[in-house]
Amino acid sequence: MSEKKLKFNSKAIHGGQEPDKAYGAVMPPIYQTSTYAQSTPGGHQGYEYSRSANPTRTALEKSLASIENGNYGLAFASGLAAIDAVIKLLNPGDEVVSTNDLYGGSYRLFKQVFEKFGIRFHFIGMQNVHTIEEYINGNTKLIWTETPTNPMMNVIDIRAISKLAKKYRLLLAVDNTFATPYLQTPLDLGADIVMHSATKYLGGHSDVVVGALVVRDKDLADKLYFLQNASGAVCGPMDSFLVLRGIKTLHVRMQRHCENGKAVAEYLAGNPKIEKVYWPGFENHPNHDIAKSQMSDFGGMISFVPKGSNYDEAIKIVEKLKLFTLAESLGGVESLAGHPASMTHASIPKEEREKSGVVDSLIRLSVGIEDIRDLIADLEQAIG
Ligand SMILES: C=C(NCc1c(COP(=O)(O)O)cnc(C)c1O)C(=O)O
Repeated sequence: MSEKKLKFNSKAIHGGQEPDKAYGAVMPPIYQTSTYAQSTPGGHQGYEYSRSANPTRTALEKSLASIENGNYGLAFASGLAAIDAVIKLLNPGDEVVSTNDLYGGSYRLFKQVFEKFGIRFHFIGMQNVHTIEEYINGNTKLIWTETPTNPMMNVIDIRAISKLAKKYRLLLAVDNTFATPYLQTPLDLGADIVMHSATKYLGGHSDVVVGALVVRDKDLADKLYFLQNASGAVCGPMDSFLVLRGIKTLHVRMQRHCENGKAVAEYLAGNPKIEKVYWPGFENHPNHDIAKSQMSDFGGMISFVPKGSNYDEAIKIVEKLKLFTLAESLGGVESLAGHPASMTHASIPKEEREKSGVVDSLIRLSVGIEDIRDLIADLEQAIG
């Protein structure tokens, strides 16, 4: 059967993979080498220097392309390094329309690094796709979005945005970190570029920092491969191996993340001490119908606001959690809790982050795959 015909659960294990040519190793060896012998200048076996290409990273890049239904995968030293490569496709004077609810580090990269080089960013709510068109002009080259967004869990209509991008001949890049291709495949919905912090669900065990891009178009891939080599922000063979191994169980882990996420979201929604819960699986989520149309389930990321809470009260709650670990990051097997205002989104000025709802009392959960009874009990003792 052609690999492209495999279902996701099989692609996660077999996608882009073949036994090692040397000894038939089922898992690709970790080619912990920086360089490769040449019989004569340029006389090599496909690899000459590991920044340019490494066999273990190639295996990961093929797996990434397979699970996102793309043709070309690229792996980087971190998610932000992957985003950096996308923005380096642009030139001074170009403009980007970006979701105003996004990872704090992405906002910082855009505002504090790339604005210096003459790239202009417009941060807007994208829940209603029609507002985007007002910000598109002759200099716009890229629409950047996440869905669900970090941390407000906004859902953005990839198909609708893709139609808009094509109308104005813009690139559409979707950060698919929160959903993963287990839940949604943006290239199938019209996106040009899919990006991941593979640090999260793809690696899945909080033991690696890696970024990923997947595209279908060869010219776009060639530009990104050029930038990957020329800027050099690549991941090493050991990190490539760890993410490749993580992807093999992505489907079973995501199934449990979704089950536990639903149960935690419903527990929080039923707790009288909670004012608001943000989770795309609720029928009263503003874009629940769009979520249902582009996601096969609703994931393990949840944000909530305790009733009558504030900055200090929210910190007290996350400090009291025992099974949920208070830490940056998300998407690992262990449940994590965070306080975006002081942690992941601290780099966004308060007045800016509050425009998208990231208030001082917001708490974000990455619901892991522990026993749900223990997770609920931990939340109960911390929230009361
Ligand atoms: C570390 C966290 N986020 C990283 C992240 C990134 C950056 O990925 P890094 O691998 O951390 O560089 C990009 N996009 C999204 C949606 C992300 O959540 C966090 O939200 O705790």
